[in-house]
Amino acid sequence: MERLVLTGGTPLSGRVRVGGAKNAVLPILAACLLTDQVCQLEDVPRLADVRTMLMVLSRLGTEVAWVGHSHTLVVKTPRLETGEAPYEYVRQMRASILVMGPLLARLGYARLTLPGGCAIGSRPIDLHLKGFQALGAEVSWGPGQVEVRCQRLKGNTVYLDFPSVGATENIMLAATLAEGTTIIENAAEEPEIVDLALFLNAMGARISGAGTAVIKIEGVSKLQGARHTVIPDRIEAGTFLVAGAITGGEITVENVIVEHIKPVIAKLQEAGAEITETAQGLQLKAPTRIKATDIKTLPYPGFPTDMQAQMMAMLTLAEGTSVITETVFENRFMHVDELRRMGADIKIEGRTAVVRGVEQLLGTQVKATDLRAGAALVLAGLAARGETEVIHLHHIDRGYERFAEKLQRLGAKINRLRI
Ligand SMILES: CC(=O)N[C@H]1[C@@H](OP(=O)(O)OP(=O)(O)OC[C@H]2O[C@@H](n3ccc(=O)[nH]c3=O)[C@H](O)[C@@H]2O)O[C@H](CO)[C@@H](O)[C@@H]1O
Ligand SMILES: C=C(OP(=O)(O)O)C(=O)O
Repeated sequence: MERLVLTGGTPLSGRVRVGGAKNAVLPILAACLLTDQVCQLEDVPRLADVRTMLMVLSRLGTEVAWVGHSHTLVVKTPRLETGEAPYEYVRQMRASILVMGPLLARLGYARLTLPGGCAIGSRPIDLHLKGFQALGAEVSWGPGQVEVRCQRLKGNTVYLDFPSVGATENIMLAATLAEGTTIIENAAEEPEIVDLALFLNAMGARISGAGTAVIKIEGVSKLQGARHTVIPDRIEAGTFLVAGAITGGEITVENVIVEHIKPVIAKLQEAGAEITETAQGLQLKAPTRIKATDIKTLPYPGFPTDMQAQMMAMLTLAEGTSVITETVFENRFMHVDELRRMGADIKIEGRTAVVRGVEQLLGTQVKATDLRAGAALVLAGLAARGETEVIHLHHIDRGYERFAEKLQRLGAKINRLRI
């Protein structure tokens, strides 16, 4: 087992480059299943989740090759060998559910063992299935598994009860090869949806409206290979900005699409940080003391749930009381107990956390319970007095490439050690 050992108290300074977005590349990799031709992806982050997705694709018949040690990935699926995604990977990563749409569209069936709940909530897939059914698929259930089947999908209008990111992506993926036109209403508007649509259109799909609540997909009979550069990871960018703010530092985050992280910038500014857009990237200058601010997570363009834990870590040290409301996932406060162990004063009332700022956090042993909870604990450790040890790093590795090294280069006293 590995652990991160941090000594808090050093203000971070310097520049850090953000990689390609995990949540953009995972659906894009699923999209590669829709063609038998070569797809080349640039700025693919080398993350555990990407490796898991590549294992899933390999089992389905994809040939995968990284170009040297770069972030360029070449994939080709001459033939789909099976419509069954292996449980050993599906249970590790919920996004593997995104192969369902492409398998259904290209092969006519997909069978998946259900990933089940995870730390942040139960995460059902009813909206994905509702979408496939609207396109003519038959859904059948076995013990712990679901199968979707259809000869040729037919375009239809699908209204999503909630703008689910994954359901929007899965339906979009399936509808590209359907007969006729599909309209997704109340679609998710996240930047990762736009990136997926750009890639699919480069493959020959006919998608319009991505990034708005109504997406139109005119089905085509075949898709070809394409080349695409993945958008920068807005959550990694936000995490580093918080790292700068929580340590009283001054840093520049490179490779950021400012538009994508406006809600995070707005909250950091409310907390007293000075943020300037420069030619190099986003420059953050921390305030002398963080100010309390309220946060409510919402679908894009609202405040991202994937930044809630990191912001909470920062607000534990604010002057005053902050109220954080989580509306996207029902159980995304797993970091609270661990932050409390570091001296944070947080009360949970249903979906709301009341965070009373304290003067100081104290380093201790903590464990990552999920990806962003893990990031939040590292951030807290960077600001805490004394030594913090974070364990269960596999959660952090899902979504941050060389996290400790990048923080080290900003001056953080952090080391990854084997226990
Ligand atoms: C790989 C990826 O891109 N992951 C992101 C994606 O997850 P994911 O695509 O799983 O998130 P969704 O937008 O689908 O989920 C949002 C909410 O809708 C519910 N829901 C979803 C589908 C469904 O069929 N039924 C249902 O009830 C979920 O339980 C959750 O409460 O968007 C989330 C919300 O921005 C982010 O936190 C995740 O980082
Ligand atoms: C919740 C997240 O990812 P996933 O949907 O892959 O679990 C995340 O990136 O914070």
